[in-house]
Amino acid sequence: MPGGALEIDAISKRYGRKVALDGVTFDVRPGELFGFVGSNGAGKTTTMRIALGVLAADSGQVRFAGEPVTHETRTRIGYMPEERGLYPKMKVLDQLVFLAELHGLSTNDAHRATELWLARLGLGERRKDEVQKLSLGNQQRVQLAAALVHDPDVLVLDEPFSGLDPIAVDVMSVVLREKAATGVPVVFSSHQLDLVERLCDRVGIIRDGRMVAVGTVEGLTRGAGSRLVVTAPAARPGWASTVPGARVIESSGATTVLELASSADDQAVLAAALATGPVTEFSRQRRSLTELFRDAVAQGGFT
Ligand SMILES: Nc1ncnc2c1ncn2[C@@H]1O[C@H](COP(=O)(O)OP(=O)(O)OP(=O)(O)O)[C@@H](O)[C@H]1O
Repeated sequence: MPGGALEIDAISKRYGRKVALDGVTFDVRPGELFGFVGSNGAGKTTTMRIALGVLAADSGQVRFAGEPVTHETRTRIGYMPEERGLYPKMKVLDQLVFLAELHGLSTNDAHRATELWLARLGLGERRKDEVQKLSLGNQQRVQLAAALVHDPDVLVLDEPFSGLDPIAVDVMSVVLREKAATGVPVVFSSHQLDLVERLCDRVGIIRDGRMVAVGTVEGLTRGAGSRLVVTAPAARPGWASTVPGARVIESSGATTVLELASSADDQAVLAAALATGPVTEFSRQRRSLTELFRDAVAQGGFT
């Protein structure tokens, strides 16, 4: 079944009276790295557990390649749970072989795949160690290997980057990118927004159990007003106040950052700046995912 999209379609879930998810909808396309972000308790883990089928939704459907995810097809999903479900006393190698066999690989294939991932993730020397004796970062690498060892068609990872050192972050990033490049949809949750922005093709922002934004960071930014950075060394404070629709949001030395209403004309800003003397910088500033996230969480989304 490789090559399909993972579709989360109008999923709702309550825990008692608490509405954890309210009609969550998004898709992760083949070959795409999708970042799933939201505040603590927003509903990321609940969504991912439902996507995997370890938790039942009250309503809505999860599909892969157009088909509802069933008990059988669920073995084709590689999952990295937030609670890190390894057996602490089991040796790394035995653990991975066991998990691969559990997902239907023959003993030979399970050993082959395990050796491959141990080498790939720099865990070769640790193969005979008990999982509990590894550092947290290395345990996390084993978790990643566990999610990948059966060569899944979909990858769902709950905060795979948390607690990793920068080298391990790089290894994880490369592996996820490579996996996506083979046509697999990859979705992961994270609170490291700079990393999500750098790595992901698209992002989804969830707030209080509802999706408030889904798209590329660039696409989401476009709808959120634009900013200009202008450096005019001879300008006096207040030079931009006459331009309709422009608002100064930051001023430092000769540099001013302006927010433009959608009706505002950037050329009018340039003309006003040039009227003060030379202009040494005039550029659009892209808003970061962190800023988008703050807006989405504070206002319940942007349109
Ligand atoms: N087993 C449960 N019983 C009752 N409420 C739960 C249960 N699991 C989650 N919740 C509640 O559902 C909501 C969503 O939780 P979830 O763990 O999905 O959030 P999250 O986005 O993964 O958070 P975090 O970033 O902190 O991991 C929260 O309000 C949480 O308290």
